[in-house]
Amino acid sequence: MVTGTKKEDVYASLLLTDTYLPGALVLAHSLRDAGTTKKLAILVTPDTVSTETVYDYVIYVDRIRNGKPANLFLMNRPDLHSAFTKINLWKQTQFRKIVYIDADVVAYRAVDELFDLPHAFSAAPDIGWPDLFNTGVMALTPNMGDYYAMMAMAERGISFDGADQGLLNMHFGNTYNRLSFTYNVTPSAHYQYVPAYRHFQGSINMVHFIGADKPWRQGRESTTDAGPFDEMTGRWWAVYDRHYHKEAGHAPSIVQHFVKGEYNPTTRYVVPTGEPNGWDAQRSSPPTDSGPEAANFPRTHYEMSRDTSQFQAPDRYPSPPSNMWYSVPSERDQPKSVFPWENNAPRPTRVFAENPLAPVTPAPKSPAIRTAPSPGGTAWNSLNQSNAWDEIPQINRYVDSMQRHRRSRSQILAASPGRSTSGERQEEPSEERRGSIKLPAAEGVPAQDEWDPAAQLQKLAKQQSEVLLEKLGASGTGQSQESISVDGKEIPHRPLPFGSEDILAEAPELVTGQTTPRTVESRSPSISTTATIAVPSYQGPGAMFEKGEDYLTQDTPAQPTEEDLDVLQT
Ligand SMILES: O=c1ccn([C@@H]2O[C@H](COP(=O)(O)OP(=O)(O)O[C@H]3O[C@H](CO)[C@@H](O)[C@H](O)[C@H]3O)[C@@H](O)[C@H]2O)c(=O)[nH]1
Ligand SMILES: [Mn+2]
Repeated sequence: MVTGTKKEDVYASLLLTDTYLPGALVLAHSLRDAGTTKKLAILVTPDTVSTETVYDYVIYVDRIRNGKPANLFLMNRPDLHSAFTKINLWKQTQFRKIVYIDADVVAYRAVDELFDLPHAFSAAPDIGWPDLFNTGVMALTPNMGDYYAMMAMAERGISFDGADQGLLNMHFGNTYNRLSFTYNVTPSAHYQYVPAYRHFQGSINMVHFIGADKPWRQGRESTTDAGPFDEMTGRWWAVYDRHYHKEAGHAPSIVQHFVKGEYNPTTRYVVPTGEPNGWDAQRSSPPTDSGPEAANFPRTHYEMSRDTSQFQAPDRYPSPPSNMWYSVPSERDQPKSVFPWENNAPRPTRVFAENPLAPVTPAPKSPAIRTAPSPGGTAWNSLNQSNAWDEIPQINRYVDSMQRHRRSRSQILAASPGRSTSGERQEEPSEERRGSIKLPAAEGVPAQDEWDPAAQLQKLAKQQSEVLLEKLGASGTGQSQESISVDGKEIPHRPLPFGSEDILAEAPELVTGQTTPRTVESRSPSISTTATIAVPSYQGPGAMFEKGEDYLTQDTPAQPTEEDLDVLQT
């Protein structure tokens, strides 16, 4: 094919499957019939069977399959999984220039002038996105640079449509020479621009039947009404009929096989005379002299060997290949580390005790408070009598205002009606109440300034313990220092738990963050000495609770009752 130093020009097409054979043959004939002076080549993948010899060169190439065909489904053309095979064109450096034409193209005339283009790569606009070029017709100069670059893309599946058109447009970008649309007219059944077609139809060079519906798949009956699309499809059928019409007699059956409406098995067998339309399966049983069904299918016949001579072993068998070996990795070969922490692993810091019963070292007591030992030295006094909320300012303010309120009320009672002594405006009693306020001093009630609440509380506590002791003594059982008994049941004297005689209390974590250790004392110093009276616990916000302070306005939701659950579950 290469003569001397001068490289040849060639038209090339591609055949990936037999199903495109009618297209490839019609294309070749259309160029030949139009009088091309150039040779025709077809790239064929080895698994494609072609008995046709219309092409001058049949070049077997490797199929290039897209391993990532997801984008093909975007255009509903999964059948184009091997369209990357087109890249093999750039490897055909035995040719000077190639005018590549898809197998679904019919040439109206020979376009030999494309071989005279000075550009390395030319293509016509795509009708779906005219800034792109269509890869059905291309004039290209084979070279290994483009080939390797595009092969690298193909191996990675780089193509926005999953096929060659996406890949080639990504590779060449805008660096292509734009051909006239007349070299690659792509009609559709819904063609709209009839005026343009009418105006330019005389200059059409080639028509390309893009999409899944090819003329040979549709059958000639699909084109009935006149219009641009049918006219162009008609041109394809004209070439087909010129070379392969069944009545032409020389049609290879394989071509007809892939053309809808052309393949008719009954034509191969005797049709009874007098029945011009052949056997009608809807009206009569099969003719008695007809062949069996599927008799025209290719048959392969294998025969048993009839050789009766004994098997003779050859003198020597070929030695196994010497350049095939596998190096067993040595055991010391560690797999290469992948992650940084494989080499720079931090030392583990968490430690587990081997013996779970081992004594635990006491944690340092940070802001611990030693309870002030009371002079009496009883265990009770050593207990922490403060509350966690004693230092919360809101609570203290609440207590203060409560006391102030009480004080002012008693002042109203004591002083003359109207203004309080402090001059602050207080709750003014009504006229009726004013009368009732003037009460005589109650008998036995000490004056306000004589009243010492701490002393009174101590007295009360003493009374209470005396009552208890009396009650215990009345039961009559041996009352000793060790144990006492109530109602016949002995109450043993119980020492405080070991270690609690000298108990250390943790300072409460205060909201204010105050960590100053403080000795446990009640607010009133006089009470702290008695230590038998518990400081009343805080009861929550009351009437005097300050405005703006947060407190719960709703109860914590209770667990749903059984009944509630029944309702929720239905
Ligand atoms: O089963 C197949 C499929 C494709 N081909 C060959 O591959 C070419 C491209 O397939 P085709 O069906 O013609 O694709 P189009 O419908 O024309 O779709 C567009 O998109 C394709 C994928 O990008 C490009 O190859 C086309 O040039 C472009 O017109 C065909 O012409 C044939 O040469 C086969 O031989 N057998
Ligand atoms: Mn095509």
